Amino acid sequence: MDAFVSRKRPRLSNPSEPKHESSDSREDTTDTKLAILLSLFPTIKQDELLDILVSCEGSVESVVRLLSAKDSTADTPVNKKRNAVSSLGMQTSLSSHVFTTAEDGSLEPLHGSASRKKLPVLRKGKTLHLYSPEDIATYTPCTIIHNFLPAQEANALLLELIEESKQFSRADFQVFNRTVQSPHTNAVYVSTPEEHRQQTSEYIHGGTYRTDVRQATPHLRSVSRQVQKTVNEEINKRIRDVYPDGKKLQYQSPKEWRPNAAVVNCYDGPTESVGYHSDKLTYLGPHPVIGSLSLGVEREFRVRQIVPRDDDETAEEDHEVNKTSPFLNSTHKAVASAARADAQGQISIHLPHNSLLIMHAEMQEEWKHSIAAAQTISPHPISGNKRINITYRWYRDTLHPRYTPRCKCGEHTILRCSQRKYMWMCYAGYEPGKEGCSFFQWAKFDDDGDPVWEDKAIRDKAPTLANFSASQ
Ligand SMILES: O=C(O)CCC(=O)C(=O)O
Ligand SMILES: [Fe+2]
Repeated sequence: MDAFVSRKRPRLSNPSEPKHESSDSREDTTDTKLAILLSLFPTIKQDELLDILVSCEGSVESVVRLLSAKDSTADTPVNKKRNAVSSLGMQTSLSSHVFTTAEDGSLEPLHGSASRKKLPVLRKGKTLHLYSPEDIATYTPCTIIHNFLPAQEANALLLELIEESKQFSRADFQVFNRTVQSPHTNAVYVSTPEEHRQQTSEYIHGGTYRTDVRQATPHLRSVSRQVQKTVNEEINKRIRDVYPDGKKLQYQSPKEWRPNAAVVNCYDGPTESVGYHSDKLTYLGPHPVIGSLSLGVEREFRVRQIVPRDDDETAEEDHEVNKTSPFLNSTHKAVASAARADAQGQISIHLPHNSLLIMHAEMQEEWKHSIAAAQTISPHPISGNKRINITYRWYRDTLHPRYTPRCKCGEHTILRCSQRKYMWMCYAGYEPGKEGCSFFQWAKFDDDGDPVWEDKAIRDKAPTLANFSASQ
């Protein structure tokens, strides 16, 4: 590649990035990026492309967008190629630019939106791409921190989890009365034998006990401590800077956020994904905060707001294709949900290697999120086509399954949220091949989101869960 790039290439890393990453892999990455750009823009000089690449902080996609946005109307072969490539999910880095993807897949800059504090109106069929941490914090209930771990530590964790992911499995779920497998694999990690026992014989997920529970690796636990510290700092900033009167939300826990489980997802290749959903509230409680670390291949995390008129929206992990309710059948719900995503538009947050995304307290009840299938991906030097994601979660002691109500089938109920009201419902509609019962009970919480149980026998039971990162 040195014949290809004649002058010394500048480093493209973010200034805040730790510097102990291998310089060879950096150089190769720059060469590859230049090669891609030269093939796309053969009329632009190599040195000019390099300068633009540097000014875009190493993001090929940002360069493609910039150059395509400048002159994307002429129907030349080069522009056709540029426009085709501009809609692909390539590696990106920070940019203050905000772009939307139109229905035909082309990208348009959205002028002026970054300076306004109001969410720009998302038009039908459009995807609004946000790149800068400031834009993401302003327009979504998320905070992103790039280059979260020292580079060596992120790489070591990625290597370890790629090895672990060979044991991961796919969850089964139901679509139109057929059982299908989740479009990615995962496993749950806990830190003590007691937590392992509880996760495999007490907590219910998708109507059954988990079999894929694993012992947290030393790297996972050490990273958990760092995630815990940062997430708590970011929660406090969000409360101070964003929430009304600088106060935590009603039902949000005032306690320190202490993750005690980690779901590790593996997306092998561009087509692996997860559909629009909100994370299960049953054991996390109302307004949970989730810390989500991305490693390996960059993918798009898409979010959309749940509009108030959606009277069937819930905060359960109801993948769009897997939605069931006592009132609508799954076909109706999947069609309605897909139509809503299209009608409202969506926001895309790019999650590069070693980025920590914090889903704040308002996220699960008010928004849905997904990992979109990509048309193409940029392979990562360590993981190839794979992306690893770790979501650190805090299972609340007070919502241990020993307390939560049982339905008429005698099974554990799930906590759902609709129209800002919480309820306990039969879980069975989520389990392949099972009919649910009509069990329904309003869920009551105190201001801090701990359940208020009417039954004194339940109130008297003592919580026992340990802390994920504290227990070694
Ligand atoms: O892979 C991700 O970034 C998101 C995963 C997710 O939404 C989940 O595990 O619930
Ligand atoms: Fe999720």
